Amino acid sequence: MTTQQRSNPIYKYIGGAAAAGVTLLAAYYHDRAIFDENREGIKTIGGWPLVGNLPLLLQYKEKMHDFLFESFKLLEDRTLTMSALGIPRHIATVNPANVEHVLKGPEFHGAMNDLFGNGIFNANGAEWKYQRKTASHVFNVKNFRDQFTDVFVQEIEYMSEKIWDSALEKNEAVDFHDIMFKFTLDSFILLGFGVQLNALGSKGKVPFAAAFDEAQKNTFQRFVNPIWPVTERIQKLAMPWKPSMNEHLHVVDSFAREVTEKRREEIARGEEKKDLLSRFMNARNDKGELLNNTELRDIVLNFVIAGRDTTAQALSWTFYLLMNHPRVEEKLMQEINEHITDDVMHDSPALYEVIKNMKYAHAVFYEVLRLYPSVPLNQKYALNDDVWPDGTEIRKGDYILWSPYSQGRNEENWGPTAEQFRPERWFDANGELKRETQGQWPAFHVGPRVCLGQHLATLEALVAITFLLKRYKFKLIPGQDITYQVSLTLPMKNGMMVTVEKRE
Ligand code: HEM
Repeated sequence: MTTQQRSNPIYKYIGGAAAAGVTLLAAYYHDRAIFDENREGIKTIGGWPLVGNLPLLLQYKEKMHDFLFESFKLLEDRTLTMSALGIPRHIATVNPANVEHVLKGPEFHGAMNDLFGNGIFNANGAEWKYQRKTASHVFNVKNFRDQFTDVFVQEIEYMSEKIWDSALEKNEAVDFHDIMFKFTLDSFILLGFGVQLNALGSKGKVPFAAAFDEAQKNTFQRFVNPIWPVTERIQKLAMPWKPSMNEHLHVVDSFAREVTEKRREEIARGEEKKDLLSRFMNARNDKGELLNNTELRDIVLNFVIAGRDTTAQALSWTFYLLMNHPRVEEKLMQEINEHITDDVMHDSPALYEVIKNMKYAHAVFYEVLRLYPSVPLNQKYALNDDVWPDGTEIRKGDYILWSPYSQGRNEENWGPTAEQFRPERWFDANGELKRETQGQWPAFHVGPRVCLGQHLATLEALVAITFLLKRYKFKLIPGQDITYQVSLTLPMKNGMMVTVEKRE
């Protein structure tokens, strides 16, 4: 603006009116984002004029789960609301009755990404029902006992030899978190597609694993970034050498297609195969037709996506907590030594039966998922007005947020020891293992879309925990910053370096 313009009374008038307007708006929206309505009866953290909680959310974006947990504590309530400029109003709850109410209601999953295709995560209505039913036939006790346990044992033997025995011999520190990701990828690819990927045996990343990891990362970015088509185009221009999402998907799809074509030939020759892909080849879709290659790819890959990261993270947090709680580790060792003999370790169906009855090991795993749920935060969109069990009034269009991470640490839910790692809380007065209601412990979700793989994940985790603890003693290298990375799941941000000793 020139000096002449500045002294013009019209400009002065406009400037003054604008300033007065902003001041009035700031006075009206003194604690919340502009144009956001107040919500009577729901506690809120006071925000800044016009931008609401946006500065706080940005400040704590790397510690989002703890920020939420502390907010519930501060407000002394289990339901709260936040208002932040640019983000639709959210109502967050850690009240088990609310969580159960919300998640038992109708559920519609929006299309996440090309990586998921038309698999169960993106499916709704009849298509979802059919996929869920077909999968539940495959996830039966007989298959768990006679086949799945053996897949996990095979991979643990491979991991022991390639990683832990070698680290022992060379006295080398290892990133435990990274190894768990390789272990669960290898085991779910073997279980799902019936092929050995050997991520555990490779120094760098095998091409499928690299493409799969990048495609998953990209899926998360697309989930949190509404303008992803623009961002991805800019990235392509700025870094043309970096493979795009489509190129990653091509690697993943080619792998699935090649394995599927080969498997069809093997089955046609009369070979008997037990992986999920082969089992689904006999299944029919909702129109009564045999599944085509794309349908098979989507179904099997959805299981790999669902199970791989979640189980790897749960295993990593389990060992982190055990290394920091020698009392619990010792008690678990007693149970392992009582139940897991050399004979059992070489007889998978017997191992399955033994592990099923290891109560303390189950309690440890549930307790880990209470404090470090692999899906720490989740949200839904209210399709209609509603009233929650705690009286909170929900309006159509509200975003509902529930946080298994905050819920598990909340004292009103779990008593004064809520923040402590105490597997004993999972036993009743008669020493029997008690399973909490889904609302109280939503680690595996609640209601009709409850995790389809919860028993498989528990089996894989307990086989890995018992075998690894029986053979090795892990020690955390001191001075590391072990923390989570904010993501759709709960990975360790900086990994977890450990040393290993042979267990006497
Ligand atoms: C510790 C490990 C695991 C945890 C904590 C976990 C947790 C969850 C959660 C919270 C959901 C609901 C997600 C949502 O709808 O927003 C879910 C869904 C699902 N999970 Fe898991 N999961 C684990 C392992 C597995 C494994 C090993 C498999 C299978 C191989 C699996 C298969 C599925 C499937 C298919 C669904 C979608 C179910 C549906 O929409 O009907 N999960 N899981």
